[in-house]
Amino acid sequence: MSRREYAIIVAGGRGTRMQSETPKQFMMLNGMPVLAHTINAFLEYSSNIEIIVVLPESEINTWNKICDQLDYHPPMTLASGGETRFQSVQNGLACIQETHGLVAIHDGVRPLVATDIIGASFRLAAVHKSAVAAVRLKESIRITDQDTTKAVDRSKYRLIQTPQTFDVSLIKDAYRQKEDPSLTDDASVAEKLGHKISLFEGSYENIKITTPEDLVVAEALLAERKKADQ
Ligand SMILES: Nc1ccn([C@@H]2O[C@H](COP(=O)(O)OP(=O)(O)OP(=O)(O)O)[C@@H](O)[C@H]2O)c(=O)n1
Ligand SMILES: C[C@](O)(CO)[C@H](O)COP(=O)(O)O
Repeated sequence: MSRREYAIIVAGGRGTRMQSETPKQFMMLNGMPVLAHTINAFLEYSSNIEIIVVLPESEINTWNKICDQLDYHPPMTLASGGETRFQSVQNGLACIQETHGLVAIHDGVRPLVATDIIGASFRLAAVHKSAVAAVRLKESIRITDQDTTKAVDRSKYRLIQTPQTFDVSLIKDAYRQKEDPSLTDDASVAEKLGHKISLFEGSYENIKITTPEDLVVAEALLAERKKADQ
């Protein structure tokens, strides 16, 4: 029997580091809102996946208007976001009634996620109950305190991305714990309850749109993809 697959696309943030009036999840990237690229990546992966999109409550009307203007009506459930990413994920998880299946939690502002990364996350999570995309560091790193800095072995570290995919009951249970500022992603939430986290190779193209130059990079990467498709 095949397992149900869900995606929670969290787009409930304010985008303060982008310093734009338009929330970054709605900014246009190659003629389409950032968030639409992200949703389309999941639909391209599977037309059977159940998609839950979490938005700031105050932006739901705007998003509906954008969708009407673009005649963009993908199958999705909308949920209201919370003050923090943790609370937005909680609200997304509350839309899943079943306890069976797998759920990929993905940042709405990672629009360049490839379908093979999404597929790999579901395949690995089906075996290990968790699958978290990660990449190796390309630069040297140092640990710092107030007065000193010290080189550290970068081969021991990974940069963590989304999707972060889990067994539904495991992650629902993990998100019942008390929120804490150290829980910056879903892996840290599951780990705090004692679950082992499985990493898989993410992609340097799977960038998070955080500050203005990220949009420039995303446009360039999309242009390269278009050229490669021709
Ligand atoms: N209350 C929040 C905060 C963040 N997110 C989502 O979590 C993802 C990663 O967060 P980040 O890049 O930090 O987005 P923002 O919180 O919007 O940005 P900033 O920290 O610059 O304000 C984004 O897709 C964002 O919309 C969310 O759903 N709800
Ligand atoms: C979840 C995440 O994208 C993994 O890299 C990241 O932790 C979000 O962090 P942010 O500081 O809120 O952007």
